Amino acid sequence: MQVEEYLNDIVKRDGCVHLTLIDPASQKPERAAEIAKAAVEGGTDAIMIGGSTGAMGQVLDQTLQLMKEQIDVPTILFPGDSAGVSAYADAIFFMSLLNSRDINYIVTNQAMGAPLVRKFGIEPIPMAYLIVEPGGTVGWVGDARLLPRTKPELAAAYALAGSYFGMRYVYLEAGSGADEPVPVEMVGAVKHAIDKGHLIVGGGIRDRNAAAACAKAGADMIVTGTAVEDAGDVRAKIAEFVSAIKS
Ligand SMILES: CC(C)=CCC/C(C)=C/CC/C(C)=C/CC/C(C)=C/COP(=O)(O)OP(=O)(O)O
Ligand SMILES: O=P(O)(O)OC[C@@H](O)CO
Ligand SMILES: [Mg+2]
Repeated sequence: MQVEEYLNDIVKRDGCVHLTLIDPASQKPERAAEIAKAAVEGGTDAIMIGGSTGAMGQVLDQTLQLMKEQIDVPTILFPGDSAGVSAYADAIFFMSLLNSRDINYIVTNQAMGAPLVRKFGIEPIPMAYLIVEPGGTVGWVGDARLLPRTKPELAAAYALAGSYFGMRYVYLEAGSGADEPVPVEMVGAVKHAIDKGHLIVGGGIRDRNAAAACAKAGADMIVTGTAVEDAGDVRAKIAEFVSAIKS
């Protein structure tokens, strides 16, 4: 429970955690390690590694190995399937895409990946993954029955079901590069529903205002990927998010 406790302690201390998502398919491992280092200097709390497209395997392992030389914050896998499991990460968001139509994303990929998680000694963090409109690439790949943006009560019902299954984290995802993040009404409704559970919000968070609005509405953790990938000055961009969400 080391990484989970680390994150939960930051929520208690600062009100909100910042997570930087790095897709190993988007750049060379050397560049990914540089981005991670700058992100940590900017104040990010942990690095998430994963993507919904592109081969993992060797590139994923190499990316993590180089990162570990540069940073001292936890690395957390954010896998698209069992190929997204690497021995070089500290933890894994062990997630089920609860609003998928495809059993592979609900439980089969997880069954194929579970023995590797045990073998490598990676810390699993049980998580309900919920995809909201517009959903982006991951919504399509995961064959999600996208949660309508105007129906916070549906998102809350799925989150509650996840918490009754024992999932301690819920991730509300609008899709990488979404025009708008998850609506604040939905963030609030889900946080209210899950009580002691922790809520992660990501997708389409580009600036301090969007990040602050999610945190204020009840997000315990904010994920940014695209905005960091696109930033000229990664350290400054992360510092912008961090100062917006931490009390
Ligand atoms: C726990 C294990 C072993 C597997 C979980 C398998 C599940 C539930 C996957 C969910 C759906 C999925 C394809 C997730 C991929 C990880 C992710 C969300 C990456 C970010 O996706 P985007 O950034 O939208 O897509 P790109 O990578 O194309 O940018
Ligand atoms: O790339 P962005 O839009 O920051 O989205 C991050 C994450 O929620 C995608 O899984
Ligand atoms: Mg991406």
